[in-house]
Amino acid sequence: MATSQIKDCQLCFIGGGNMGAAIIGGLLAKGSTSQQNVIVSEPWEVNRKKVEESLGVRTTTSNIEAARDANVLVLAVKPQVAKGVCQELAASWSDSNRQQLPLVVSIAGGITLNALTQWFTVNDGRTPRVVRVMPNTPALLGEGASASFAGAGVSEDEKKLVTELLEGFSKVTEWVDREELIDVVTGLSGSGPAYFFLLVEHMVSSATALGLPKEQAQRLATQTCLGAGRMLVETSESPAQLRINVTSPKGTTEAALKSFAESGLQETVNVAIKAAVDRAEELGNAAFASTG
Ligand SMILES: NC(=O)C1=CN([C@@H]2O[C@H](COP(=O)(O)OP(=O)(O)OC[C@H]3O[C@@H](n4cnc5c(N)ncnc54)[C@H](OP(=O)(O)O)[C@@H]3O)[C@@H](O)[C@H]2O)C=CC1
Ligand SMILES: O=C(O)[C@@H]1CCC=N1
Repeated sequence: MATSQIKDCQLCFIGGGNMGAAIIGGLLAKGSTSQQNVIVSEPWEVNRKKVEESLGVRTTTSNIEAARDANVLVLAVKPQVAKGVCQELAASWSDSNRQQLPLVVSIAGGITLNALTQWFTVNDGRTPRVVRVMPNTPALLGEGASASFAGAGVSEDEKKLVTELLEGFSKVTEWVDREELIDVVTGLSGSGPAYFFLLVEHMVSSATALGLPKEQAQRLATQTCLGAGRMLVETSESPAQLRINVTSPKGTTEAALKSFAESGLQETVNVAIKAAVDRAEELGNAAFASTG
């Protein structure tokens, strides 16, 4: 493609919901792109206004208009509507005889490259190059974790461009070497922030039930998680060693960890992550089989 740096690209987001807005927020905060280089297509007025007012980028209700000048198109809609969106765009490119198709970055959970390539095929047989990416919502703070898998025909320069895009809102950017692993990443880091928030909710409600005022419990639990997270990132210790360092022999932590083990925490986590991975595959299959 002609442009080799994200700051020079026209970025189009199809879908300005939670994840689309988080990515744009992260990119703007880091200065990786500018407001005039971003356009968001979003049918829901509430989200459109939110994106316009909080991020200051252009919006439209027309996917075709949003994609018109795009070098990079981020597909940020729910898996259930992806097929219709891709087919609508492909039909518009067929009609316009557009020479250069945008590089597509799809964050739609479970939607395979095979499906995307078919749906995006233009009537002369051309199809855009597509990269599947699984980001997560900490993108909003520039603290995302993202993993990617490139489809056929994506060049090394285009992979570099995608890495640059992801580095605008992610602290960790990985490339996986098999497409199925994107679903595993979905179960790990895509959905992961929600597991973490649930754990914090449970910690706060336990402490509250034992008499600590809720706001105090929330403040203590939040800082505990932030501090522990920073230790994971900033020390060279493994998670296991950091856990051991907290666990005094015959002390309080040991009592809690023993209780977790007896309740089958590892098995619970295994089953939960597998459920997310399986659900990604199901969503992809259902979208591929759908008529809409
Ligand atoms: N949320 C997350 O943490 C993550 C999400 N993802 C993936 O990102 C994608 C988006 O998720 P998320 O942002 O949470 O979902 P949201 O529902 O918050 O955002 C999707 C947006 O797309 C809009 N939309 C619906 N139909 C169309 C259409 N035809 N054209 C353009 N926009 C449309 C929706 O509007 P309306 O509400 O009116 O339907 C909505 O505002 C999903 O595929 C998900 O798997 C990936 C990683 C993490
Ligand atoms: O829940 C979902 O399906 C999306 C994918 C990863 C996070 N949210």
